[in-house]
Amino acid sequence: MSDIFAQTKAKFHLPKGVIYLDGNSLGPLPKAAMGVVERTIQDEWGEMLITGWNKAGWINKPSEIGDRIGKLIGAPAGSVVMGDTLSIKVYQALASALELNPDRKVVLSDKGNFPSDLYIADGLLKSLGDEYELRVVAPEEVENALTDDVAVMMITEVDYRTGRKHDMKALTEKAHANGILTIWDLAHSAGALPVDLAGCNADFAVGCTYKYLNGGPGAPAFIYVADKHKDAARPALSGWMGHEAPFAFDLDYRAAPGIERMRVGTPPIIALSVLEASMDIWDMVEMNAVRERSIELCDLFIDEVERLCPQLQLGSPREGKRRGSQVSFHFENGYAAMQALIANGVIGDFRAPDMMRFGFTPLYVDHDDVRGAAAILGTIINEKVWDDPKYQRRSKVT
Ligand SMILES: Cc1ncc(COP(=O)(O)O)c(C=O)c1O
Ligand SMILES: Nc1c(O)cccc1C(=O)C[C@H](N)C(=O)O
Repeated sequence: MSDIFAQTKAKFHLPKGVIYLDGNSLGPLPKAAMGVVERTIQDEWGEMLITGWNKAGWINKPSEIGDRIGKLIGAPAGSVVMGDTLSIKVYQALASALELNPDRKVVLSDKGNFPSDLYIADGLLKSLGDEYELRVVAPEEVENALTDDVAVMMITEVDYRTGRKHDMKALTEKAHANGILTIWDLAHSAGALPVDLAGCNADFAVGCTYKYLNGGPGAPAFIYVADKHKDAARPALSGWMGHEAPFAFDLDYRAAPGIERMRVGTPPIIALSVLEASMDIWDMVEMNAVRERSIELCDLFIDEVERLCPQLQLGSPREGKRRGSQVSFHFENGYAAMQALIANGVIGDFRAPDMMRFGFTPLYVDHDDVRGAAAILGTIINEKVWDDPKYQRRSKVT
């Protein structure tokens, strides 16, 4: 095992006897987070009370942490800010982008997008009026659908179910050539693979921090706005924290210069402190090394599963560079098989209708984990362990 990844693995709390292959949905707890949260609560909130906004620098945390995340996604300092949920950031980016392209009324997305993004777009377009259209095509048709009536292309780079990865540079280039602005949802990219927002000339990007960035359940989202739009984009969610002078308490709204205008309300300081602990681990590694290792782990898992369980059908691209950091297999009894797998210490998840999904996160998953998980999966499938009524019962969250 490469030394640096042994060191990063030691920085996470992983329950004994568990192989965790669901960091693409919720990353594990960085051990240091407990101390950081305790300090934030006791030393800052406890001792400083409201003076913590200045004394502990709480007010600047959304931009400071945004800059740290920016380093992982090819975004220059001052172009990323934290806050709210990803669904809200999708709304904000889309509303701003549409206003920057006012003569066109079509939003293009694809069927591989996460439903929340499509729901948010649908809701926003209904508020804007009947002339707006949400056009949703098959992922492989996006390129040809970049026609000159489209205002904004809004897609998720890595498909949450299959792991299929879009070509950000090529699609952004073609979109721009046709007068279209781009919004990239990086939920399954940030911390999963190298992203070069500035190099690709992306207009807007959004993402969450509870997956590969290990910020914990409900951790705040981020938004990126390209330099060229930063002072022009009007934040549709024009809350006081995005005002140029929040503490002047003026009754009229004037957007802050730059990325700060994308802030909405009071930032979640305790949640942001967890992210600081997590970003300290990210500082230890190079994204290209993470990517190389992630492809290695995914390839090994595919080889092992195909050898042990020929009944399962690969649902992800076979070629590493066409995937994110996850692998899915189709299996008609996938839900029950996943429940049986979890009961036997391997945590992945299930996505309807039949996908068993596994995330590979080099910061804390190694080759032994991959071999171990595949062996347990082999037993579950070949001995039909899943064929037990207790594994059929559906929970609210799958
Ligand atoms: C691609 C994508 N977009 C949006 C969301 C919604 O994020 P949130 O629940 O944080 O609003 C998720 C995950 O839940 C996602 O995977
Ligand atoms: N955000 C989630 C949650 O609050 C509960 C359970 C799962 C999630 C997820 O993030 C799901 C995830 N976006 C997915 O790719 O399926």
